[in-house]
Amino acid sequence: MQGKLFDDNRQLVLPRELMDYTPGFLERPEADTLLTFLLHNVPWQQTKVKMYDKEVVTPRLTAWYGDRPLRADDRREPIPWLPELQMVRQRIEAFTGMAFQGVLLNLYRDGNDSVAWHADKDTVPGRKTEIASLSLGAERSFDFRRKDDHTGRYSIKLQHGSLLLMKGDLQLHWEHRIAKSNVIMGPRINLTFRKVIL
Ligand SMILES: O=C(O)CCC(=O)C(=O)O
Ligand SMILES: [Fe+2]
Repeated sequence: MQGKLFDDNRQLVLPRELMDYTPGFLERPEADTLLTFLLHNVPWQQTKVKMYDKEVVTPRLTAWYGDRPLRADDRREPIPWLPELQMVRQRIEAFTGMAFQGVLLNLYRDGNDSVAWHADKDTVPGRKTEIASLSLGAERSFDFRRKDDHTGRYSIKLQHGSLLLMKGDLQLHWEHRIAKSNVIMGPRINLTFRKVIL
């Protein structure tokens, strides 16, 4: 990464070539309505992933809506788009000028749900993956660090109704996570709009 991550007041400055954060992308009433709707109308599933030799269940619930499978190695059938998700997709496409073919939904039921350090893989090698990530519900910390240097770790809070656009070399050189939290909190839904290239 070029440039500094902190300004003179030690405030974190997001590297704009990697991340764009827009608080209040959805206004509060809209975000509230969408959160309630998705909590009750999405067929949430807890999937299994292979870790070393063991199968473990993911510590959150997910659902994949889209035109095609998420990745060649993901056997999950896409769920046909809901009008409510199409509407958000159009808003995000108009705002970012980018096209997305699917959305992976994550439900963090409480502070005990999480996603471990990872970079998002749904890309063709050499291409820059763009992911638009809309957050609803409980505010969680989004941590990120360089793949080759784990000494520096940075964190931003993802607010209800906010949009985080991940772009550039972020998935290539950085990884991110949502850590577990001891704070008592309600559910959070995160919508990651993705490009699906086959
Ligand atoms: O919940 C989030 O904000 C991040 C989710 C994520 O990293 C992913 O779905 O790949
Ligand atoms: Fe991710």
